[in-house]
Amino acid sequence: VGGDVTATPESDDNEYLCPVTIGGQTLNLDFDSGSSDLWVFSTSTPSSEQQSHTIYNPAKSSTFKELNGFTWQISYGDGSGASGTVGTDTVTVGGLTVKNQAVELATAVSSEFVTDSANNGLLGLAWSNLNTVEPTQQQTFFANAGPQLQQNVFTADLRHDQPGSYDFGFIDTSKFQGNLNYVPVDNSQGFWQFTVDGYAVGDGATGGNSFSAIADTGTTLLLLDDNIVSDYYSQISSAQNSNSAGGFVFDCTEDVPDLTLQIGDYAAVVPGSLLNFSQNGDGTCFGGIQSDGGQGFAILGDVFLKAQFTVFDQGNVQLGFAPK
Ligand SMILES: NCc1ccc(-c2ccco2)nc1
Repeated sequence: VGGDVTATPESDDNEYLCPVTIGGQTLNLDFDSGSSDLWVFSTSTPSSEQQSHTIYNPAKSSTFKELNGFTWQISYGDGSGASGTVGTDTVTVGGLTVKNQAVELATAVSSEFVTDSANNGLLGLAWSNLNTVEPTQQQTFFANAGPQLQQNVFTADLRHDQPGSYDFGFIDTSKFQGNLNYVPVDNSQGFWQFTVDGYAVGDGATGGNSFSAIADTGTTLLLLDDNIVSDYYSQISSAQNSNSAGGFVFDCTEDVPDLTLQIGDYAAVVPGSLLNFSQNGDGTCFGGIQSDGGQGFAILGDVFLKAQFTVFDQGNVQLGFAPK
C-alpha cells in the first residue's frame, strides 16, 4: 500500500501545498519534514482568523473523536506558531489511509498563517519525539502509516514553479537519475539530521569543515553557517546583506554561481538558477542562500530539495539523495 500526492508551489516557491482528506473533508496542507504536528484551521479557529481559509469541521465527520483535555502548542523557526486542542480522525494522503490519526485543531494561529490563505495547516513529517501534544505525545501520519507501507519511506520531488510530488511507501525510480546516495540520520533531536562533509562555490574546490544539517521541506530557503554564506556571496560582486530585504541581495543581472554540498561520496549541486530566488522589484534579487542564524546546524529547505530527489527512510533511519 502506498500514496502519491501532488505538491503545488505557492508563488515564488514559498511553500508547497498538498491535498489531505480528514474525515471526508479535503484541505491543502504544508508538508513539513522539520516538525511533527498535523494541525488544521478548523471551526475552533476564531472566525476573525479563519478569513478565506478552508476549515475542518469535526462535527461533520462521523469518524472524529475528541482527545479530551489534550492540547498542543508549536512555534517555528520563522517566528510563526499555533496552538489548540486535539482529536483523532481518518486521514488520507494520495490514497494512503491512516485511521485514528491525531488531528490538532487550531484555536489560535499567528498572523503569518492567518494571511497565508492557501495554507490551511501543516502535516509534520519529522520524528514523533518532536510532536507537541500534551499530556500524551502523538505519532505522525508517516509513523502511523509505516507498518502498512511496502517500503518504510517517503520521497520528496519538489520543483521550481511547477507541481512536484510526495510518495509514501515506494521509490519511483523514474523520478531521478542514476543511483541513490544514502547517508545516516541522527534522529535524536527529532529532525532528519545528517552530516555535510564540505562545500564548493561555483566550479571552485570543495573545502570547509563538515557540518550538521537537516532536510526540511517546510523551510523555503537554504540556510547555512555565516562563514559559508559570506564565502558564497563574495563571488557575486553586487551582493550585499540588506536589512530592509531581510538578507543577502544582488543585482538581478548577475551570473549566480552554483553551490555544491558534499554528502559522503555524493556532490549535491544546487544550480545558480535556484539560488537567484526572487525579485525584490527594484532591480535587486533575493538570494536562495541565507544565514542559519547561528543555530548550530544548517537547514536544507526547498531551495536545496528542488535540486534533488530525496528519500526519507524511516525504516533504516537514513536519507537518500539523487540528481533529477
Ligand atoms: N517550517 C515550518 C513552517 C511552515 C510554514 C510556515 C508558515 C508561516 C506562514 C505560512 O506558512 N511557518 C513555519
